[in-house]
Amino acid sequence: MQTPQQQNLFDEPAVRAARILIDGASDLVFDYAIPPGIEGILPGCRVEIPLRHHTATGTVLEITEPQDTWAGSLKLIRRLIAPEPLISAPLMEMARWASQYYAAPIEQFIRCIVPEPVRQEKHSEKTHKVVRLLAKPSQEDETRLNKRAPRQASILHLLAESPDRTLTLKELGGTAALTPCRALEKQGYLTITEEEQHRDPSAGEDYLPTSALKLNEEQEQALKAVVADIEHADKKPILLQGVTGSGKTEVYLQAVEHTVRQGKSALILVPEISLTPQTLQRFKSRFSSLPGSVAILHSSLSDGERFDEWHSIREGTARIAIGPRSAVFAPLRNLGLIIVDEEHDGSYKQESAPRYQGRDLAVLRAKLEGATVVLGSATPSLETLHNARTGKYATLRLDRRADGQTLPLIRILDMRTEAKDKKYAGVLSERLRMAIDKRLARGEQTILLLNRRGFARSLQCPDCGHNVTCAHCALPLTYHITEDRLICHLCGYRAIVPRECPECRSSNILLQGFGTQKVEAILNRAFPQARLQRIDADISRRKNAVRDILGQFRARKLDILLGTQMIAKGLDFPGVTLVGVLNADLGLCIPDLRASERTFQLLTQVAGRAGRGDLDGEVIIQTFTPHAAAIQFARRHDTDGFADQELDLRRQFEHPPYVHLAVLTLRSTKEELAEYSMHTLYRRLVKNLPPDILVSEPAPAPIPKAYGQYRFQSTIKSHSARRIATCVSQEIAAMNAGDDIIITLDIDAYSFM
Ligand SMILES: Nc1ncnc2c1ncn2[C@@H]1O[C@H](COP(=O)(O)OP(=O)(O)OP(=O)(O)O)[C@@H](O)[C@H]1O
Ligand SMILES: [Zn+2]
Repeated sequence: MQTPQQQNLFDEPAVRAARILIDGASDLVFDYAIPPGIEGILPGCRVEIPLRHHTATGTVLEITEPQDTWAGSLKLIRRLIAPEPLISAPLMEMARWASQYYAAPIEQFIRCIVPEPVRQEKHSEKTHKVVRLLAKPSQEDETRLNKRAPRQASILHLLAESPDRTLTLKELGGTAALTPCRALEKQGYLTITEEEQHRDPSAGEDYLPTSALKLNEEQEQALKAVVADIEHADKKPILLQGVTGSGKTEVYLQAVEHTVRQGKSALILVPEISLTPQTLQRFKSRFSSLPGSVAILHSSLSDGERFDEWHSIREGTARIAIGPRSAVFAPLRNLGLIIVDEEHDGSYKQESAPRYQGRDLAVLRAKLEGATVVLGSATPSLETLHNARTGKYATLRLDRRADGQTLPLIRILDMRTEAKDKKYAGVLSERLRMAIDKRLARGEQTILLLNRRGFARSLQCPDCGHNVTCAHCALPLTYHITEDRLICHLCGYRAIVPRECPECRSSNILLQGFGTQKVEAILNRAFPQARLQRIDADISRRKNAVRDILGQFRARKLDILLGTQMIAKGLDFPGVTLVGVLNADLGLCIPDLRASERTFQLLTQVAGRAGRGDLDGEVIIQTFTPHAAAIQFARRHDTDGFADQELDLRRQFEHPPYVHLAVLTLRSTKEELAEYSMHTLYRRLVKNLPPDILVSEPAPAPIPKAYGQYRFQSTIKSHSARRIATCVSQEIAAMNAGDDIIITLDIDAYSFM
């Protein structure tokens, strides 16, 4: 039996249908008919639909042409939740594109665009309950409450301790606290009121407004070019290549100002926000005086804050959005400008599902929105440099520091020639020790970098600096204890572990590595009078720790800042006149085709922290491989020279940016199953993939077991990323692996671990 409505649909084939993505963990997509009563359904709209025996919610992916076969079988959409689509047409298009390019279900990208808290109606409540203490209990009452009603006593205590003696009900423990609060209200201790919510994540922070600086000649030219691109229909992505301290930020700020004054909106992407509090502060200070407020998209926002920020961006109350890679999905409308600050930074790559490169999506989004995009860096990625050199991107340059300072002098210190019997041997050279002493005596500041990114599993000779590398890929081989072999993680090449250095015959060849904690202890011994702080992954786990330490350093309450690559980013401290790199080689010894590029970027960036004030800066780089290209080009601040040489190598070895490279990883808690399945999949791929897609022989991942799962990998190369995505996903799907196997395909991979 057909319902009258379905009958109606049957009679009028012109009625349309919609393909709908159902909310929920799985990626269900179904077609539903649009009933005559519901008008104006567009892609991106949120709807209510019947699903089995209950009502579900979902997002319209597309409106489909009606077909005869549908008529009787389609269920009807129940309700349009809001008349306007939650997802704009360009964002919808971006989701579609990304889903194909990165071989990930479209729902994963839809979730990035409309995050969970935004889809939950409950966060739209604009009021909340506020509890205010009126009178403190007498000593007597307190004793009584403590005994009879300990919950009430503790609520009074919390209120008495809090600023303004006021807390929200949520802060007091949510609805569970309501009954004891009501009881206390009756006794006259407190009041409960319903108040408008202000969920401003920067509440309580103070920003001194700044005004635009007078640009120097180079900055002026760059700004002019960016503004011209904003105003012309014919656009091209722009690389803003400016040396450290050249004042790129000032160009961004004035370009954003121009955009906003034209009534458009602007998106600013920055590397991990918690590590770049200073950059954030500079944007906020300037924009506090602009029309159209700023939304900051931290990962640490509460659900309520996220809801509010999202809606204020979408409604246009906030016309400037700043955030990390995920902000590329921010629902800005009438977008005029996207800035990707430190575009080379690794944090733009999302390493969990959906895997994507935020910088690349920013370029795509700009194209779809007709917006200008500026990728800025002192050390652009080779991908971006390649695009600039082939004319796909326009290049603007700032070759001098903003107010005439010189770039710091960089000295390379060959650790092979350092005396081995010295007290701090292998960690602190005599020269660096003396340089630090000098800064301490003069009251100047020092930054020390320990690039511990590297693995202690590669082989390096301490006498000659030789790294054992793959014959086919020129990448360091990684030691695998289980097989007692050195393995190349790109091509699967295996080698026996040499007992002596193949280069100088030294038998000292060993696994390298020392960590920040050990170095901190050594430094404390070497400079007992120095005020020293360390920043690394362990420290940054504590809330606000990085911000606080950087604040102290800025206020010159610290003499030495020791840290991993976390401290190399965007810091502008005029008191720093010395930068020391403890072991420049650690980043070179990892099985990663970008090891050299990353080391060059890191050294150049951290060196650029020195001499930004009135005093000149000095940089000392300790290394066992003083002739490595990354180190030599960094010494001369020579980004172009490095790029020439490295791009040449990449071309020879057919590495990115000359090909697209994907990493295929198979994981399982059962080692044999993982290995066997990986080989089965590999054979399938070899047999079925078209000849332009190359697959490497599987090998255990450099981290062969993690979170209880064994991991096996192959790398896949092709000139078309889309072809990898399509063809390989087909084979993965056809393999029909069981639930105890997880297969991931990382297109344009950055991590080979
Ligand atoms: N036109 C200008 N006149 C004077 N000072 C300027 C000017 N432009 C920028 N500055 C100052 O120069 C310093 C360096 O600028 P900024 O931090 O923007 O450089 P950057 O190119 O972003 O550097 P990095 O890549 O190292 O982060 C800042 O203290 C900034 O205030
Ligand atoms: Zn190899």
